Amino acid sequence: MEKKVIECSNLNYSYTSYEKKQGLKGTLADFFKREKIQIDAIKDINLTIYEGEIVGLLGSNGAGKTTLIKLLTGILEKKSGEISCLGSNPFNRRKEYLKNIGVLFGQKSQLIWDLPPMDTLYMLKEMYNVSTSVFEENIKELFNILDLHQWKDTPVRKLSLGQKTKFDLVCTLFYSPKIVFLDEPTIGLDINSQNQIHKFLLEVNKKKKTTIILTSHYIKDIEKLAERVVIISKGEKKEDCSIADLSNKFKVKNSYIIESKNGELPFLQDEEMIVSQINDLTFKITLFSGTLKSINLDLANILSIREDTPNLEDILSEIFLEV
Ligand SMILES: Nc1ncnc2c1ncn2[C@@H]1O[C@H](COP(=O)(O)OP(=O)(O)OP(=O)(O)O)[C@@H](O)[C@H]1O
Repeated sequence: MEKKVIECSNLNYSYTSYEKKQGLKGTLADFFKREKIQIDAIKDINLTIYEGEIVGLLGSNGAGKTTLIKLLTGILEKKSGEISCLGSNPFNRRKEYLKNIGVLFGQKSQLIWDLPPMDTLYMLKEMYNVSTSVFEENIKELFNILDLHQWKDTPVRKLSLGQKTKFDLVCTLFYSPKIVFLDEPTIGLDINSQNQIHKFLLEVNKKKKTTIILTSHYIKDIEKLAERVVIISKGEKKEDCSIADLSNKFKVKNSYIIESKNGELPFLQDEEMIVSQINDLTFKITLFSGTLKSINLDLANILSIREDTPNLEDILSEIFLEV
């Protein structure tokens, strides 16, 4: 049976903020009396995540993704509901729990700016109480996969964004945590670095059964890494399924992409369908009812027919527009 590593039920979190009145008069009024407002960032979220899963946490800006990660990592304390990560409430910040999770906020580095990355790693080694032999073995392996050996003694301020991110990933993973939370892990990186990080995370996940929870605005991160997506909107969970199920759910029914040999589709012309030409040889047809009957491809001068499945980016923009 699959092991649950994260379980939340009816999880809620709200921030308290203050209303800001407009103009000079407003600022002066705020100075004497400020109106409190409550921002419900996480609303009644139920979520179960199993060991070894890679879950993409998606949502538009301000949806509540970072807040959820902060709750799961014990940075924030829930207002109500239940939350259990590796069997305990993360906010209790038990040593055992902290040693078993890794957190990376893509926009905030934990590397010490003026020192080489190795110095940060030695400091973390002591904090996480990792033996020298395990440390050396893991660092060697991670540096190999991410191609970092030559930069390990360069002061962090002289490293490129991609090099820093890779070292930050090493800091997050060298002590082999069971769960890794990655908030925008590839932000600002070029395609090669992104690909290298995808490969690296997949390898770590496969080899060590590390559970990975990631947020990203790069659809490629999600497509390459996540098997499952959890979509959050205005603090609520809207979808929770595999990418394949999401594609099926949002698939335009009875829609096909047809590649013709000569750029014609005479036999298919029918008032019961909409035909649009994508390029010289490719057409998209959508039937009003029924399904496409079997066709002799050769006779019909057709190279291929496939069901039209929208890509993840289209699906997500549709979902985000809806909510
Ligand atoms: N410290 C804070 N005080 C008050 N409100 C906050 C605070 N942090 C976040 N919020 C609000 O909580 C809501 C959720 O924010 P959160 O940062 O979790 O969203 P997000 O999905 O991570 O967004 P993004 O994709 O832009 O990073 C937003 O409305 C945000 O304005």
